[in-house]
Parts: sequence; C-alpha cells; structure tokens
Amino acid sequence: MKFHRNLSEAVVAALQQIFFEQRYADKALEQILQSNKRWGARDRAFIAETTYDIVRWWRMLSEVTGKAPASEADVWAILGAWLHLEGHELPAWSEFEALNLAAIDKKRSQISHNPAVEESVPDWLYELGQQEVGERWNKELHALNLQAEVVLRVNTIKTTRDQLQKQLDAEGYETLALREYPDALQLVQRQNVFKSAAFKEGMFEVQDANSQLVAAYMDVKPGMRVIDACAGAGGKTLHIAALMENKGKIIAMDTEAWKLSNLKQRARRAGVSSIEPRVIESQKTIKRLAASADRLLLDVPCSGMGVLKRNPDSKWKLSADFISSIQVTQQEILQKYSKMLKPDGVMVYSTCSILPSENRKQVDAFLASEAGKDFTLLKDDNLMPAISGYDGFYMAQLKRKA
Ligand SMILES: C[S@@+](CC[C@H](N)C(=O)[O-])C[C@H]1O[C@@H](n2cnc3c(N)ncnc32)[C@H](O)[C@@H]1O
Repeated sequence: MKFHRNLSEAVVAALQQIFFEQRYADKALEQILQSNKRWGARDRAFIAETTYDIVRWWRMLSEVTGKAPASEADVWAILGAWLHLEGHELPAWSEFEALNLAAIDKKRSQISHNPAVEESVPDWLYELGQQEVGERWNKELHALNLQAEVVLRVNTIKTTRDQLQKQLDAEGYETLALREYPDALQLVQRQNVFKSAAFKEGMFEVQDANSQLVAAYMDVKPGMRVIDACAGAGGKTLHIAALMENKGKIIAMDTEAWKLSNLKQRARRAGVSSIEPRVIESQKTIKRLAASADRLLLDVPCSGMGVLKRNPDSKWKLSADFISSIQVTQQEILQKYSKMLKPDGVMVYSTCSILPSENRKQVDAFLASEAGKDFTLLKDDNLMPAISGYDGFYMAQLKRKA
C-alpha cells in the first residue's frame, strides 16, 4: 500500500487537534476533511479511519514509542509505529528516520502483562471497569476496541427491509439483513451511505443494531401519546415514530435546542409528521406535562461507556468526576420526569453505558425512593458489546401502577 504524504499530514494535524487542543475527534476531522475538496472518497476514508484507529490505540502506541507525545514530531512517531504494527513498510520520510522498529516490536511484546496498556485505556478507567463490570470487563474492553459495524435502520414508513436491500444493492451497497433486529441492514463493506439516493429519499437512518432495540422496548401502538424526554437529534424518536406508523403524537424534548433542530430536519426527510419538538427551558416544561404520556422514554445522558467503538476519544476525555456528576443528573431525571407518565403507562430508562452504576443501580435507587413507589420493574436488559458485536446499551421497562 502506498502512503500519500498529504493524507498522512492530515492525520497528524487531526491528532494534534484532538490530543493537544482537546477537540472532539469528529469535529477535528470534519474541519480537516472540508479543507481539501480534491480528496476523493478513499482519501477521506483513509484519513478518518487512520485517525480514529490511532486515537483508539493512543496509549499503547505512546508506550511502544517510549514517551508521552508532546510535539508534532512525537505524533509522526506515533503514526510510524501504527503503520509498522499494522504490517506496512514505512515510507522513506525524514519524520520516520529516528524510529527504532526493533525497539517498538520489543516493547509491543512486553506490554501484554498490563491490560490497561494492552487495551489502551487510562488506568483509572480500567480499574473502574474492573470494579463495576467484574469478570466480563476484559472481554468487553476488547470488543469496545474493535471498529463499529455500519448498521442502517430501515424507515418502515417509506419502505420495507426487502425493498431497501434491493434498492441499495442496485446503487452498489451490499447489505445483510440481521436476524434478531427486524429493521436492521448491515453494510458488508464500509461505504459512505449518506451519498446514496436511498438516504436522500429518507429510506433509512444509520443506527447501531442494539440501539434499535430501545424503541422496540417501548411497546408503542399507533395513536398513542409518547414523550421522548432526552430526544437529542432524534435517533430513537424517529424509530418510535415508525413503530407507531406515524400515527399519534410524540413530544420530543431536550435541553439543547440545536439538537431538536437537527431532529426536525431528519423528521422531514423521513416523512414523519407525528413529532412535536419541545425545548426544556425549566422544570415548568416538565410539570405542565404531568401524567400525560402513555409511554415515556428516558434515554438519559451518560458516560458513553458502551459506545467507545465509535467514540474512542471518550477514553481520553472522560473523568471519574464527570461520571459521578452525570449519575446525579440521571437520578434527577428519573425522579422528576417519571411524573409525566400516566398511571398504567410504560416508561423505558436507557443508557449507552455498560456500567451498572448508571444502569440497574439507578433503577433500583429510583424504585426505593418516594417518586418510584408507584412503579414496578417489568424487565431489563444489558446489551453487551462482546456478546452482541454491537454497541453496549442498558434498558429497563417500568410500569406506573394504575
Ligand atoms: C443519550 S443522549 C440522547 C440520544 C437520543 N435519544 C438518540 O437516540 O439519538 C442524551 C440527551 O439528553 C440531553 N440532556 C442532557 N441533560 C438533560 C436534561 N436534564 N433533560 C433532558 N435532556 C437532557 C442531551 O442534550 C442529550 O441529547
């Protein structure tokens, strides 16, 4: 494989932004990819995938190159080590001249005794995972370091899974229908599906397979009144709308107005008219909706510990303090927002985390509290990356007593 210098420079520039300027990986890449309109699809894929993979393996690569990267030259060394460990011959560039490949190989073989380095996570995060996830942690961590599959959710308001599969096939995108996920198609090869006519026509959204199980857990029926209280840009809201055949009403709420604006655009493309976005300005917004929903989704903000495959930079940006503070928000949302559910209604609490302290323990604390005394837990599920091959999620289905 031939490595082009300008693409490697783009990777180094993205990594410097991510690690030295604390920018989010997706934002840094978006800006860098926009800066050169002449790069084709393969060039863009190389820059994005290489950057993400190096972000994923940053600690391991720092260890094998011998020091914590602090300069542009160090980032070139990290790129060189990555290329070498991936089995590529290094281009004869001055930045790679000082690299000692034999020393890199030696260090790589020595780090297997330290799983935090081997799996490339900070020590505190490794220890937290051990305490919380227990025996399964090493397997889950390993799975979280694999590249995420690209999974589509068929928009059943506009098409069927069979029809969409044929349409995509005709456009040059080969997909697999996933047996245990009724609305899901998985790309056989990584391709930019956002360029397809099917996407522009609103036939699908890109959504992880396990994420698609959350809306299904809501047990919605056409005509119901549903509140999605942490809707964000509406990944799950749109799925709920499709399951309700676009009949009834879904109030999509969030504290961030810009996310709800994105949701509006996506709803238009998907041909969904049953969603009413509503920004949460204060607790009054919640109180006005007391006992008004047949179904309530609390897809709460969380650590994102189930989705490290697609957001590997979270490993370096998360902190124990952030996880503690987000847990306080999760319990507050359970306590206050659960009041929006009608008696006899069903509420789903979900996270994209695999930490019990954000999941079942939050539900148990809620059930033991005054606000939770009217609720019973019907079922819950831990969707684990190593078992399923997809992102990690937790979902609990609770009923409010009649
Ligand atoms: C896990 S994300 C939601 C993802 C979204 N449901 C989806 O499927 O794409 C959590 C969302 O909660 C929002 N949020 C944070 N604090 C909130 C609060 N106190 N009340 C409601 N939403 C909040 C965030 O802005 C974020 O969009």
